[in-house]
Formats: sequence, C-alpha cells, structure tokens
Amino acid sequence: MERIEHRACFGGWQDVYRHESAALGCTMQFAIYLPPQAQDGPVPVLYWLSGLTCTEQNFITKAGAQRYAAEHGIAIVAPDTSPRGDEVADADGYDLGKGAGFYVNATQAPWAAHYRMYDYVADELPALVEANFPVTSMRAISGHSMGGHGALVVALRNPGRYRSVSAFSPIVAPAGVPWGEKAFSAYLGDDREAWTRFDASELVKSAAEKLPILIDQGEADEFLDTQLKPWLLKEAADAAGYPVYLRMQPGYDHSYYFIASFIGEHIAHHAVALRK
Ligand SMILES: N[C@@H](CCC(=O)N[C@@H](CSC=O)C(=O)NCC(=O)O)C(=O)O
Repeated sequence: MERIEHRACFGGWQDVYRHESAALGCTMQFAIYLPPQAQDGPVPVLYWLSGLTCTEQNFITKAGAQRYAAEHGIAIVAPDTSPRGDEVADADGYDLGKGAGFYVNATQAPWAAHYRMYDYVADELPALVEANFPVTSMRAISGHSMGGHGALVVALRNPGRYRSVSAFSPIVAPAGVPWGEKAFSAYLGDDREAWTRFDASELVKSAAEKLPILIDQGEADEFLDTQLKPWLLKEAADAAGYPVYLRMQPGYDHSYYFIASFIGEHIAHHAVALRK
C-alpha cells in the first residue's frame, strides 16, 4: 500500500492510498480522513460509497465532511466506484463499466473478471483499513445514489457488521429502474433472483437485523421519479416493520450541494450509534 496524497485538514489528515486489490484484481485508490483524535488512539470509521462517475476524490473535495468528522472523532473511508486499469472492461456511457461498479459481484463476461465491488467494500477494504490505520472495528456506512444503494445493500446483507446506515438520494430499487436494470443485466445476467440479493427494497423484507435507515432525498432531484423512487423502499420497509426514516428535502437536487447541506447531520447521526 502506498500513500499518494497527504493533506492537513481540520486538525487531522486527508490521505489517499493506492493498493493492490485481491477482490478486484487491479490497483485501486481509496481516501481516508483521520481526525485529530486518531493521534491519541483508535477511532470508529464511516465508510462512504460514491455514485456514478465518481472516484475517491468527489466526496473528499465536495462534501465538506472532514469538519464534522473532526468534531465527532470519526475516520471516513471513501473508495473508488469500480475497478480501474487498462485491463478492466468498460462500456460507452457513464452508467456501466468504469465508474459504475454498482457494488455487486459480477457473474457475466466480460465483467466477472474484475467487477467484484461488493466483496471489495464489504470485506477486503474494511480488513485492510482495520489492519493498517488507527481505527476500531466500530463501523458505519453511507453513500450517495448508486453509493446509497451500495450502503443499504452492504448493511442489510451483513447483520452485526455496522452500527448505523444512512443514504443520500439512494437507488432503493435497482432491479426495477433503468440504471439498475442496465447494470444488473450486464453484471448479473438474466437471473432476476440474483438481482434481488442486491436490491434494498427486496432485502428489507427478510432482514435479520433492523438497523434503522436514515435517508435524505431532494424533492427537486432530477432522478427522483425515474431512478430513485424512495417510496418503494419506505413501503416495503413499513410492511416488514423495518424502520426507515425518509426525509424529503424541498428544493434540493441530486448534486453534492445537497450532500454538503446535510452531511453534518448524517455524521452526527452515525456518531451517536458509534459511541454506544
Ligand atoms: N448526468 C451525469 C450523471 C452522473 C451523476 O449525476 N453522477 C452523480 C451520482 S448519480 C448516481 O449514482 C455524482 O455523484 N456525480 C459526481 C459529482 O461530483 O457530482 C453525467 O453525465 O455525468
């Protein structure tokens, strides 16, 4: 593992590392913010999963999260959104291939060779972070849009692994919207049963642990009615007795301006769970 960025930030450090990923079979980069409290002992970690077209850079440069992470003594790990490199398959368009890993384990050619983002974010990355940085095994997870979908799926499929989960503008029912149908058809093939294992609105129906889900969604989001449809998760969760707190935010769109406006509240929410 090699550190490729190191910047002082709110009394802590905003770093970026490059490493060889066994899960993905390629070189990856992830960002880690270490708050000032990490100099005195291990701190809990919030994993942040970004959306379509993002790298590890979008969240650390646009969300303004470091100020709140420093306040609450929480590290934040933000990985890239797909495998990378010349040998990795890609497609035309921003919603498939590089920058669009959808946090699944692909089973179909040519994607199966590298596209195992679920294993990477659920297993390999936390193990790497916990072995090499001053962090505890107390974890929270959040994300935006495709990354919100990833955060919900990873938390729902791994009971006991996370203390809290939240999302901004998540794709809550990927198996039934254009972004998800395109990605799941390519990565997982025609077996719709396999799709349900990566669909939060399906997973809440049989979740073993009912970790409360906090969601913020902009009412002026350009993808609200076509790709996001948060009410589908809310309806499925209500029917299953699963606690979902969906906050519709008037005037906000799908951008990082929205994330920056509420990231402080999300980090405070995670801090409460991580302190217990
Ligand atoms: N029209 C855009 C679509 C890409 C986009 O909006 N990406 C979002 C996430 S969307 C769901 O996962 C994003 O976070 N972009 C990066 C940013 O810094 O804003 C396009 O063509 O790029």
